[in-house]
Amino acid sequence: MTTETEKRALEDDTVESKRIKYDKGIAPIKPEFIVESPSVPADDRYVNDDDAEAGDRNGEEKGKKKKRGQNKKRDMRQQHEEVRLCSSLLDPSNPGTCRFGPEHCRSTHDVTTYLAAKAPDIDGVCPVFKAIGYCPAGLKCRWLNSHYEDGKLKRDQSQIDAYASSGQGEVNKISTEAKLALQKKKYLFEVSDNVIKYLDLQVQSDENIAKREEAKENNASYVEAPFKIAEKKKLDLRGAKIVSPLTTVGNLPYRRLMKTLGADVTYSEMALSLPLLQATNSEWALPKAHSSEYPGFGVQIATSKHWAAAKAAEVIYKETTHVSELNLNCGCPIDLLYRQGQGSALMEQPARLLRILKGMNASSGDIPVTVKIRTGTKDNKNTAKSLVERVLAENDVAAITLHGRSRQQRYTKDADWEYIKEVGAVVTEWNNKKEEDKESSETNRTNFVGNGDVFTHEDWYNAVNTEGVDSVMVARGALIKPWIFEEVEAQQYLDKSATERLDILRKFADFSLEHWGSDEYGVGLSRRFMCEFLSFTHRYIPVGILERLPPKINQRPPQWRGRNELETLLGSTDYKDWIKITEMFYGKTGDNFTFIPKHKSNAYESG
Ligand SMILES: Cc1cc2nc3c(=O)[nH]c(=O)nc-3n(C[C@H](O)[C@H](O)[C@H](O)COP(=O)(O)O)c2cc1C
Repeated sequence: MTTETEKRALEDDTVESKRIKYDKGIAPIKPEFIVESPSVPADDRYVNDDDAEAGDRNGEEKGKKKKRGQNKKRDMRQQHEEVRLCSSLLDPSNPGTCRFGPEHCRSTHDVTTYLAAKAPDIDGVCPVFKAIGYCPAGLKCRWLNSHYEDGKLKRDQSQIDAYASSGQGEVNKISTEAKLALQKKKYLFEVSDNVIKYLDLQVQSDENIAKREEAKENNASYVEAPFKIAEKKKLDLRGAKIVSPLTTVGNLPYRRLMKTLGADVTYSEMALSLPLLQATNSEWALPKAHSSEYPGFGVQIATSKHWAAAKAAEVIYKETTHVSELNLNCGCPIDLLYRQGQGSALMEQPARLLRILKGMNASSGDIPVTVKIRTGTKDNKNTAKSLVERVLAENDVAAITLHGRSRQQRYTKDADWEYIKEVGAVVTEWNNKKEEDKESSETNRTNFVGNGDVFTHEDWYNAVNTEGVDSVMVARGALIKPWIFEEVEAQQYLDKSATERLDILRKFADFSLEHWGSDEYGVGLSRRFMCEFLSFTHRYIPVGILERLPPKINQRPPQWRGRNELETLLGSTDYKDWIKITEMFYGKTGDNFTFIPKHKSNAYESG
């Protein structure tokens, strides 16, 4: 028989084990919001951030088994309409010239046939027409009837004027001439060719010297560089609210949204140096920004070669107009890039990394160069500190960002802010030394930015107030809770209602259509990228239904219901619900839409 005392001890044990379970990462949902019999198995509810970070660039990982439910081959290109209209006829009352000629053109020149086959209009007013006063998608617009009357496309001149005078728009588009010159290998690399020659000479002399230490001592004997490093634009990140570079999800409409929600600094998705130099359209889409992002917009590149880095830096400097910093990715963990010596692999090859930074610095004109690193590549073997010492001594970088995790650890453990602080002390010491050496400390002080696990205003202030840290980059926190910087500003939790959260998504929808277009293809892309965004936003647990605060980014909830239907829907882990949410903005999903979620075994099939 169990005695009363033993029984109580047993109960206490159960309570204790529940408490420990909470500590181990279960979000403390108020009991009345917990769904008693979960309809979705836990494994299918949780998103794996490693998969998400890889975006669509993750190749097959050698020797690694596919994780349960992980979709590796995601071809996310959206389908075009079955009957396509020639783009010369987008505005039939003002036709353009078809470069193939109507007989050879693969798209139809018959407007009546096109309109008869076209999917029915989406309800409401075209968001692009509303924003800019006309719709570049013309007859292809899915909201056509809102700006088409008596066979004519409408123009709202006062809105067109207002938009023009606002100075808004997209920037950093490479010119057709530059693109062609790159593709034909005729582009003139006036600066970087010299820089590369100089760096190559240095490599040769490095190779002739057996020991690296000797090479360092001999540094002074190197010939003067045959070029001058331009004076750089100033970069001051102190206290700035920074959104991390984010492959796939950190697209232009998302970043534009984040600017409206208080972000000061945003970064492009990681662009690879080689496709930039081959001038592929998809890679050159990445440095594009919305005018509201500048100043404060950084372009991030990944590379493994100093020559490619130098050339990419020169093209970015010459062909873009709105870039505040050029950031080198030395943190990307994904296998494909790592095996090619890019991303975090550079942390294992400091000499190569330094050469790349030198090449970028000398070729990027007045754009300052910055670098994003991890603690190291292996667990329990931090190398960032010694690397930072070398980077500071041998290069002029305007900022160093440290993500407090190793490549090996991925997202499994918390970011190591103690180590971030240690590295911050190295940068502070360097800046102090410079201040003593020079009259003005402001000219080229190196900013130090911490990164990892910031999810609340409290995390943000703790991070920013860490000694040696100038500011902090927020990645998943700004995806799961896009209003995080409003909370930082208010210094309190904001219990956003489901309707307010839907308004944020509506803004994203409007921006996405302005960016990708309001035709079938643009709507498909916009819907797809909203699904990617929802794969993060659904993880937000409203503070009002949490038993205790603070919420933690790595905590996982039991299945919960919201305070109303919309809140439950917004928290759904089922990607079919994400698609349902997109229908509120982009109309009913058609047969042409493809979405393959990263973590579920089935692709979306319409119908
Ligand atoms: C979906 C996703 C995409 C990412 N893409 C990039 C990238 O392109 N470049 C980069 O330097 N880091 C990238 N990261 C890493 C983040 O910038 C950041 O370093 C990391 O998530 C840690 O910050 P957090 O704890 O605030 O999420 C990505 C992370 C995620 C989750």
